[in-house]
Amino acid sequence: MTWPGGGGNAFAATRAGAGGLPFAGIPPELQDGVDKLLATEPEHPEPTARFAHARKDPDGARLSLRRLVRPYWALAALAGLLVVLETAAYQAGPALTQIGIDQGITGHSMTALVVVAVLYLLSVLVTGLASAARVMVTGRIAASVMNDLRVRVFTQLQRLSLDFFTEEKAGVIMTRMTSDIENLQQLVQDGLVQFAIQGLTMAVVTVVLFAYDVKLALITLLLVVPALTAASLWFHSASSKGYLRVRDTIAEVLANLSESLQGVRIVTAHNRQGLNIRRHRQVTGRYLTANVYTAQVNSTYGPSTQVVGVVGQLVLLVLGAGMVADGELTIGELIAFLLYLGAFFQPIQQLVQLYNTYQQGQSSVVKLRGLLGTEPSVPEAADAVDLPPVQGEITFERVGFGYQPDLPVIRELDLEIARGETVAFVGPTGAGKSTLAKLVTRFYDPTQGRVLIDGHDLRGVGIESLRRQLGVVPQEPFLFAGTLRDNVRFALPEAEEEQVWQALRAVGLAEVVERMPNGLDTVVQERGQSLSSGERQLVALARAFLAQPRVLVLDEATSNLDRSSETRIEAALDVLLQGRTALLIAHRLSTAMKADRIVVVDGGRVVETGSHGELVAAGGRYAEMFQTWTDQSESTKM
Ligand SMILES: Nc1ncnc2c1ncn2[C@@H]1O[C@H](COP(=O)(O)OP(=O)(O)OP(=O)(O)O)[C@@H](O)[C@H]1O
Repeated sequence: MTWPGGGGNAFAATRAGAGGLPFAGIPPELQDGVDKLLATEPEHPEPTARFAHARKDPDGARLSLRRLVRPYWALAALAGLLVVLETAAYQAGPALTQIGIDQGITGHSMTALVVVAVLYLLSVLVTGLASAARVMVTGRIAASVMNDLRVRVFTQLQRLSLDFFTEEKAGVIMTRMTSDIENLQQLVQDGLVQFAIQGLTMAVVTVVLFAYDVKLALITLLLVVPALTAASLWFHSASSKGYLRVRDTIAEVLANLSESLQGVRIVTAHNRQGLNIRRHRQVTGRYLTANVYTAQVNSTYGPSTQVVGVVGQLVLLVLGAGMVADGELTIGELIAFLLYLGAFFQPIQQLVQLYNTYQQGQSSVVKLRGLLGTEPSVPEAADAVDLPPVQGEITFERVGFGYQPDLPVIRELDLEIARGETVAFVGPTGAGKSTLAKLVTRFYDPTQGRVLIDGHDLRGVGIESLRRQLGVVPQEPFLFAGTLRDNVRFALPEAEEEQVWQALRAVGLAEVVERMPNGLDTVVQERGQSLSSGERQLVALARAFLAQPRVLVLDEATSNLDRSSETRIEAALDVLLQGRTALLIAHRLSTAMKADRIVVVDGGRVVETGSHGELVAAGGRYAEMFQTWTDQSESTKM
């Protein structure tokens, strides 16, 4: 196997680091073994999945097991045939026993005994083979169905708008992808087939019982069916309640776990470990209670049906013995009857286990239906047109917006930003500055009024065509686990090596990268933890530079950097903002001062607008902020 040479993948990078530090690479003596193992790995061709905002999930809120299995109907039909074969072959046992006893033993026929023995062997063989084939077929169906479902859930998550991810806890979303899908896999692979087998067994056994003796069969059914029905109805209602609780509490456990992991640094810094453990114990405690309840329900239902079964068999034995004495029934028939009655009860015993699988699977279907049926709150219009190459004129037209309907964050805001202009938004915290930026990138749609770029209402343009021409540098740049190269060309994966260097040079990061032993192949750890905060910001700026957007939305980082990093970032910004329209959410007045125009936002409204000089001269809000800032700067200098 050949390794891609510097092709920008993380694995190549770790290989490249084999001779150096800190990654020691694969020890040479193990390399041969690793190569051999990799050579036997199946090749997975590059998937051809396409993404479109407007393409809904094919089933959405109508998701059901039937719809999931439908594409594999031929395999499912084969599994059905195998189930019939398996059940029929297995249920031949008691009938063969009866023939063996009546004709072989009572009738003193060696031939009959041998024939029955051979047939018995054959039935066992057929049962075994059919069962093996059935497990293989259902395993394949389940694996394929789950793979389809995983891709669909992931695709839906890519479609959904930001509000979904703000409202839904990450841990709960993870539950949909992990335990909910796994529950369904269990149900498709084993649960449904077992239901079919057990149901078929009960039907076959009932018919056979009647064929043997109508009177005895009627007595049996009258004796056991009412008791069983009552117990099963209770089980159904108690169990459904229990499983819903189990599903809700496991989601809570995972959500709590994921939040604690994500916030581990803050937890450590604020000594919250003890409190965190107590919180976690509360949620795991609720999960425990839910599980104990379902265990109690199961432990009541299982043994009580067993008792009904044994009582039924006892009564039959007494009645049957009388019938054998009267010559109404042969001894072989009575034994077969008793064996079949055992077979009738076996599925009911299994039902407890099956019902667990079924309940878990069904509640997972309900949860997944909710997820797949959710419509993005920022939809792609049916008649959306691609935004033509952007000139960069942005208009807010009587815009109103609130994250919650009754809590407006932006109120009747009018603003014109000219092409190529750099506008800095300043104002107190919570004024709505970032929200304005989110409306331009269409992370949210305004609840009133319109946001336009070059005269196009953003609601009517193709989301992809809009975002392709927009650059966003968030307050906290997010870097992905992978190489520096991949992180820089995140918005333009096909970018050439030279373009990456050009972007790094533009933001003044090229020298730093050149000094790194692995250069562009340096592996950045998850969320860029292995880089300094200033370097992360520069990588984010390089990313935006590489994509060459026409409009740039930049949320200035609030984190305090040392003077030299700040100077580097300011210089990088100068290069980045040249020739493009820029919305700058400025947390430092030194940044705002350099903008063509400053917009002071407060309470979701524009309260002042003008250049730095104009606003200082006007003596309003900005002048006040500027005065405070200069006073502070003076005092820190002293
Ligand atoms: N996802 C959200 N859900 C609900 N409310 C939100 C959400 N995001 C922001 N808000 C609220 O909207 C208001 C405006 O927030 P925004 O982030 O726009 O302020 P900002 O002016 O950018 O503040 P800062 O200078 O602190 O970044 C705040 O009161 C905030 O609490």
